[in-house]
Amino acid sequence: MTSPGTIFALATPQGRSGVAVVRLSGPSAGAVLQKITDGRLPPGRKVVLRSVRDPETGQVLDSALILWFPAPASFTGEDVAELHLHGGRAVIAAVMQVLSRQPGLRLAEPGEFTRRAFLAGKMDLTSVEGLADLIDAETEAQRRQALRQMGGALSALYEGWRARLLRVLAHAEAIIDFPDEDLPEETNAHLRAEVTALLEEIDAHLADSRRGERLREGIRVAIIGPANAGKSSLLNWLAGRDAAIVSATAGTTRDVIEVHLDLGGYPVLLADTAGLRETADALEEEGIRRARRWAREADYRILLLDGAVYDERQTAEFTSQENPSLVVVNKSDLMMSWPTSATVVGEALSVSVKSGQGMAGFLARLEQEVARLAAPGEAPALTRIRHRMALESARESLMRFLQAPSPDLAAEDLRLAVREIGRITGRVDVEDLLDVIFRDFCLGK
Ligand SMILES: Nc1nc2c(c(=O)[nH]1)N(C=O)[C@@H](CNc1ccc(C(=O)N[C@@H](CCC(=O)O)C(=O)O)cc1)CN2
Ligand SMILES: Nc1nc2c(ncn2[C@@H]2O[C@H](COP(=O)(O)OP(=O)(O)OP(=O)(O)O)[C@@H](O)[C@H]2O)c(=O)[nH]1
Ligand SMILES: [Mg+2]
Repeated sequence: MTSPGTIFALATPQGRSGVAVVRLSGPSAGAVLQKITDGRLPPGRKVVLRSVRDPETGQVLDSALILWFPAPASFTGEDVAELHLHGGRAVIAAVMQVLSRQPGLRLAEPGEFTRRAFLAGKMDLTSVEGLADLIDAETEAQRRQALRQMGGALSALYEGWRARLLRVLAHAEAIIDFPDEDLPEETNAHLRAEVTALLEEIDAHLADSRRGERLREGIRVAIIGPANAGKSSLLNWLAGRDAAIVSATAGTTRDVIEVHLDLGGYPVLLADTAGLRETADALEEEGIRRARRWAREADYRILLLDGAVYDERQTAEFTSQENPSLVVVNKSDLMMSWPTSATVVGEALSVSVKSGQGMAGFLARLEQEVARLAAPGEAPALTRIRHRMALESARESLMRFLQAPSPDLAAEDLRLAVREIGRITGRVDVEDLLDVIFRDFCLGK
């Protein structure tokens, strides 16, 4: 997919801005830079102010800050030039026009600068993914996790495991190659003990309830409950805007309505759903099916009940069937008294979306629960299904190693495990993976 040559792209967003940055990377970057400025190559890694010209007409296009990074000390490892232009549309268009006319220069593919950094050995694949996540990070917790991964925290963990397995493999091969030599009696037992210890670490890493993935993707929270309970009102309150239609008519919401929230630094995908009730209306029934499906896959379910028509039997039914994470009884402003006997009510929160009663406590509780679901632990978290699948496959190979009927097969199982872990960081053949990983990058990155 990538071809060599010199690439260029606007690294800052399209459209008007104070400053716009255009980056060039590749063997012709220096020559082109000289050609569109005054012929001198600036000193490496020092900012200089220069006129940028159209070399054909000599016309000055902008007065810009120029940065020159000679290879290999650059982001991509190649010669890199940066033009920090005034961010007007016409300035950007004129400079991009001139660059696209230069022989040997072409517009970069999305992610191609980073891809070159990977191919030059500047970053491994987990750092590349961390960089992509950093650019996509919308909340504090996401930013921290991404920066940590970009800095090599996951890479260090996986490379550490791989190095330990390589040592085990070297010993296992020695046992095969020199069966008659006087190898220490307990070597085999040592290897098995090391693999067992590694398996425990991998298992602990995998058994993180998807915290890292949740933090990356957003924690899915569903609001479910009977019709007219105030579910849409609650979503609007949390979103701070009128995202969903509210009305006194039961059965108003049909489609699932999703909003993105930042709750205490954690990203939440909150869904308002159709009220659950018996209905003869086919459309409403489809809405209820969608509500149940979304809720089933959610990380957290808020069951919102209608305090104005509070019914213990119905409450017990909802609680047993919908698997709620939290029960909230709304419209406390209309309730004469808090229902007493039902057990579920003892643990439920009483609120009024309308009057605001109990809402601060509810929000604090929700923030706490969301943080519990996605807060990072001491160790770096697995953030992608790609890592999980490779580790599960490595884990299977290691389990087979422990049961292997012959030293040859045991060594082969180790080789497979080493390879799987190597694929996570990109240490071994990952050609097939690269297009997938770089596909979602933005242009100019
Ligand atoms: N103007 C500008 N700002 C930017 C970037 C950029 O490319 N240009 N970055 C782009 O993402 C990020 C910074 N990342 C960078 C990472 C490495 C190198 C670099 O020159 N690395 C050399 C030298 C290392 C050193 O001096 O310590 C190297 O790795 O050899 C540059 C930027 C964020 N800000
Ligand atoms: N008194 C009172 N009325 C409320 C409260 N919260 C919501 N309502 C009203 O209850 C009615 C239903 O609110 P919605 O938010 O549309 O309820 P819903 O659960 O989304 O209803 P469906 O989409 O039909 O299932 C509206 O008239 C709201 O104004 C509250 O705390 N107190
Ligand atoms: Mg509704």
